[in-house]
Amino acid sequence: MSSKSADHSNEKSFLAGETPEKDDALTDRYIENSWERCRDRYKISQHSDVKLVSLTDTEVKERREPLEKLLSDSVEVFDKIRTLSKNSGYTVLITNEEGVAVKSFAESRVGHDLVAKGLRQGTLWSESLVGTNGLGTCLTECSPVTVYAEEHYGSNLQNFSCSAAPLISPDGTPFGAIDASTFANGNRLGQALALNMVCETADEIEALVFKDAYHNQRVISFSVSPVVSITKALVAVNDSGTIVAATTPILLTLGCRDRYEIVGKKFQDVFNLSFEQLEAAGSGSVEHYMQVMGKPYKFHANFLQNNAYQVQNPQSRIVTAKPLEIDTSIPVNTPLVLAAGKEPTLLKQATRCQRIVNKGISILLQGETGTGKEVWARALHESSDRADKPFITLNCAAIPESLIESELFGYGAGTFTGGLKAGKMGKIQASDGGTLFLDEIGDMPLELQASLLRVLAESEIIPLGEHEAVGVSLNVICATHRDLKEYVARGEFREDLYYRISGFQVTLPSLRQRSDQPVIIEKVLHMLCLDDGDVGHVEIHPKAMELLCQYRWPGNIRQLKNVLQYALCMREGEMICIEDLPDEVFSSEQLVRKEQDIVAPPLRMLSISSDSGNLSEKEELENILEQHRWVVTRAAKAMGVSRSTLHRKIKKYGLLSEDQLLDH
Ligand SMILES: Nc1ncnc2c1ncn2[C@@H]1O[C@H](COP(=O)(O)OP(=O)(O)OP(=O)(O)O)[C@@H](O)[C@H]1O
Repeated sequence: MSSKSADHSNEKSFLAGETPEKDDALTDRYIENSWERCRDRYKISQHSDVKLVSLTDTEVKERREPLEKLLSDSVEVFDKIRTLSKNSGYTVLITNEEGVAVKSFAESRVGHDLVAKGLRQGTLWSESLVGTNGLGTCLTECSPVTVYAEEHYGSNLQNFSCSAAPLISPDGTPFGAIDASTFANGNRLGQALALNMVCETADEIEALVFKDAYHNQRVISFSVSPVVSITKALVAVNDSGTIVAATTPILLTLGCRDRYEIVGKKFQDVFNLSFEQLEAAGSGSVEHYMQVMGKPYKFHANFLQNNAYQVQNPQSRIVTAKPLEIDTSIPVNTPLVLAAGKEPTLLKQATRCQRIVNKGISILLQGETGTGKEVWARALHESSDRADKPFITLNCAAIPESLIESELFGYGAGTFTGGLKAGKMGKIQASDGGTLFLDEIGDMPLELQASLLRVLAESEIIPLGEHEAVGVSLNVICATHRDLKEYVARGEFREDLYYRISGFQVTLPSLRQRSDQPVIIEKVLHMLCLDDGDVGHVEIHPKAMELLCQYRWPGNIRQLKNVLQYALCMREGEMICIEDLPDEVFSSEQLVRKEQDIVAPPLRMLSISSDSGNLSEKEELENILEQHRWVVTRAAKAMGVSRSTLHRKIKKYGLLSEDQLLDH
């Protein structure tokens, strides 16, 4: 079985050629996560049919173009899966990173029936559009998945049984996916084989792309047998001995959950093996032991290529396989990585965005209000070749509909009574060469949508009241907190414009969904302190942090900023305590009920103890004071309240007279 279908518990078996068992729990988790996204994020209605969108031949061609070289170089790899699909009634689809099927093999009778049902070239399988499905969910999770029958979210997809694996580029991001689908027949066994088959193919393609990308560097291949010298378990090493990239099979074999556990480290340190040893083995391999997850593990290593570093060929031979120098030093503080924080989904998106930002692909940002769409748009602009040109924003929801047109297109002299005498340059023209950020694009009036579409197609505008067209070099990033697809379905947003502006979609997670909440909270606090000229270090008490992390944040990072600004004003020392927070964060309706925390503690009691059990506040207070030998400062710190609050509580319960306390 391929490495890609292996869970970490059986990953070592890859090199050993064993067949790891399928991890049902892992698959179930992917399906569960995906259903949750369909319900909460994409707002797809359950138990209803989803609309399959077919792109035109020209649109498919555009998407296939970057993969063309790879597709022709991989003919032999695809031939195997093609023959299999021919004989077994599967349709094989290959998509780009958006989930657009750019190639398909459907040569059996069943295959033809599947084509008729939409499993064909040109169909868009993005999870956000059609809900849980093999290709879309695999691309979202960046992991192989099988989606069987009723595990599909849309009712009309529940006849199918699909297995897909991501096609991984040397920087670890998927540039596409491969899928084998057929009609579900009540027996999942066949689908396990299909999963194995697509994973094998994906691994082979990954190795091919990898070797091409690092053709002018050292590539070391690992295997369990001295006779198998060419495998899919590869690492590339630069001339200073640093690992610059590794394929999925070797990462899984070593039990790495993150490629940067080895990428960026010295080859010798990771493998305890030197180039001299490898060179001495000539065309043979070096037998070697290393500890993998605490156990000695024997493998054979050999140079697949031993090319000293040369100047990189800027024309990567397989387009998608651009070797990324940033591999050696991630996390790099690029604007996008900074905007992503430590949120894994966003870090992934940062890498993807970085790859497409100069490719003329339009980017649509989605997310609730205050999630950082504008911050992300600016980061995109700053990461692009247009960084030194203007970044112009227009919020379509913030200005009256009647003014949007003149704001966008500008107007000539004397066009409007009350307008500027000399006329006014519109935002499109002002962004010439730079980036135009259209916020709340869902609020753009329908008639204007047609004009915008024209501008995007023709790259020229005619200011209102003028006759001459003005050429513009346009780069538009759009954002919305609305469900544009629903708008399209209701006829309130043009479908053609939707596809034009959403070549690549980034969904900014809400603050409550982010797994890096404490990092974002600290970061925003730090930025606010800097804005205030306060370079000292203000800390957040763990209990206050706990409460902030439990809050639902309907206004997301914008609201967080306001809350922290308030807390900074209220604090007494260098610590933000629970009582410095505004009342809104104590609202029980806004508490995120985490699974492990179904019964929320009485909020205000958090200021005393989060595990107060059945103790009364008075008893709890006494315990803490006792633990801290009645030193108010220390007890207050432990409780996350200020000294004065603690004094008030002591007084309230008549615990001790003030002079019995040690107030330091
Ligand atoms: N990653 C981040 N790090 C620090 N601050 C951030 C980050 N993302 C957003 N913010 C801050 O949160 C606030 C809201 O961000 P932004 O305006 O980008 O959100 P938005 O999604 O565009 O909101 P809206 O949909 O309401 O226009 C801003 O003050 C911004 O500085």
